Amino acid sequence: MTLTTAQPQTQSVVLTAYDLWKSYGSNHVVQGVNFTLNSGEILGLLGPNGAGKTTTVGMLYGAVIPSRGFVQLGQHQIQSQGRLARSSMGIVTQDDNLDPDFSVFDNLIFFAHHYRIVGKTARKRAGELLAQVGLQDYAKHRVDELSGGMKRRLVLARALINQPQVVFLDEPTTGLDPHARQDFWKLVSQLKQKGCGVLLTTHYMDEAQRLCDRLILLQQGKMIDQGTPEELIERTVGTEVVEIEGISAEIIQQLAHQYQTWYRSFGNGYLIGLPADNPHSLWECLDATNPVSLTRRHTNLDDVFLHLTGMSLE
Ligand SMILES: Nc1ncnc2c1ncn2[C@@H]1O[C@H](COP(=O)(O)OP(=O)(O)OP(=O)(O)O)[C@@H](O)[C@H]1O
Repeated sequence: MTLTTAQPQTQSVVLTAYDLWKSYGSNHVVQGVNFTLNSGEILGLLGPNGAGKTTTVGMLYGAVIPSRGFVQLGQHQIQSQGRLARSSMGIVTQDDNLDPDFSVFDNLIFFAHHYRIVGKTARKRAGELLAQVGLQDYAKHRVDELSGGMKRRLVLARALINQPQVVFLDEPTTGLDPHARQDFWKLVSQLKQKGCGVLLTTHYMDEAQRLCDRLILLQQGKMIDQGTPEELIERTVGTEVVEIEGISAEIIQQLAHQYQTWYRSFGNGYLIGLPADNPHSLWECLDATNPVSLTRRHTNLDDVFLHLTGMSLE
């Protein structure tokens, strides 16, 4: 499976979001989102359920009208030049919305017509895309004969029919098994290699950590932090943490204060950061409290979210 889209180029800004807000009545579900997306970059919008990811992406591709702010895609503003802007984007939404009355191949042909890609050109491109996502043997099958993972790959192929510069992937692997998710991740990585700008929303931290060059963390519609996955982890939670159960609130608070580190409620116990300069000493103190369970491990993006918001991502 290998994908073809826009040709590789030196990195340049392909999408800019300027101060995006969305309110439903007095409910401000997106509040001042600003960022740029470069060609050949995978940018992740990460946040718990209801953080405003889908609403933000909807504003980026023109399905949701911002209450304030605007989006620039290449030379075009999405709100005033939507048709032109949409000709250089591809969209994978959360639901498959494939047409069950058409074959796999005809789903692509039908969609190509939206972009006035017809006849031999449409058939050639549809054939190539099916091969690229590994569905060439299913061209004549009905859509409802495909597995969940195959449908997702078909939706991705469909999103690429117009050779977009920017691809929006809104929680694209939700509900897929681990194998199907990995297949999908390979295709997303290939988009990046081909120079496409990819905007991905997810609440899977492994997906974000594995795929994204840069992340924006959203909570209640606000950007609470951004950076590469490594930067965010290093800056926020350090390298190692301990999961501990069976320790009193007073003792964990006292130890965190003594070692000048952070802690949060976690499951039935607590998560506490190990100081980089003296991890062993705190570990020994925790062990000496005779906890019910004690686990030392490397930090991850979920710890970042827990530290920043008190909430777990998954
Ligand atoms: N059309 C609408 N009318 C009113 N409220 C809405 C509308 N669309 C979204 N919301 C609200 O906006 C908030 C953000 O929703 P959104 O779907 O963008 O979050 P999300 O981060 O994508 O969540 P999930 O991970 O569950 O998909 C939610 O509280 C939701 O109820």
